[in-house]
Amino acid sequence: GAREERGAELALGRMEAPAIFMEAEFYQRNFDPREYLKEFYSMSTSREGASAFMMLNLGNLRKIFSLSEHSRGDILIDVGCGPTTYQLLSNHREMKKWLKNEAGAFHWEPKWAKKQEKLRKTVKQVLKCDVTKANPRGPVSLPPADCIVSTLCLEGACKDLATFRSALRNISTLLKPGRHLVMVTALGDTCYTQQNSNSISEAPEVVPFLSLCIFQAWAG
Ligand SMILES: C[S@@+](CC[C@H](N)C(=O)[O-])C[C@H]1O[C@@H](n2cnc3c(N)ncnc32)[C@H](O)[C@@H]1O
Repeated sequence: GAREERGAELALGRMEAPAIFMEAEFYQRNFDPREYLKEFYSMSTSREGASAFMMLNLGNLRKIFSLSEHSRGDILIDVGCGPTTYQLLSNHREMKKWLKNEAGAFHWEPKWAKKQEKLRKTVKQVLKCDVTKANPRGPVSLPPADCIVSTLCLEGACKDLATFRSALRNISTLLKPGRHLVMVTALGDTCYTQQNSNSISEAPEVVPFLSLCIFQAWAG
């Protein structure tokens, strides 16, 4: 996909994929929500790969949410929402800026204006969470979710398969029993990068595991 292409471009042109997985503190220091938005969500023609990747994700999310009654309900939790709003239409600061419609908030496509207004009214809370913790939401109590969506988060937050599996268990505690977790993930990436900052590693070990999960789901 687009991120894989960028990974290749990265390896060739700019930075090598990091040899070791960067831990959470590195992520927190180096993830720049504004740069991330510019790099991957500007929808500019110079970033065709990124736009195509987002359009593909949007199309798939729309299909999932329109097909499955199990993804309907009152409460949706977006885990690792970051600064993006496409999956709901968040990083806290960028999401909060956007929620308040503040000057300087990232400009999503004008044709989404109506949807954006609706979403501003729908989002109830933006909270810190850590998927590596048994209780990812910390001390805040939340009603159990009818659906969880998590896009491009776990592969960057988890250094290996064991952490990835436990993160899945951790976030599933936020979900009502029998309800669905909808994930968008980038199979095959080892890192992604933002302009003017270090590359952020992703866990390659996770790929065979996810491929197997997808295969099992496919095969029923
Ligand atoms: C690549 S961004 C994805 C943002 C957005 N969901 C998207 O689809 O573009 C990864 C997100 O995971 C979050 N993240 C990283 N480590 C995390 C952790 N341990 N627990 C929860 N979120 C984490 C980061 O803050 C960042 O917002």
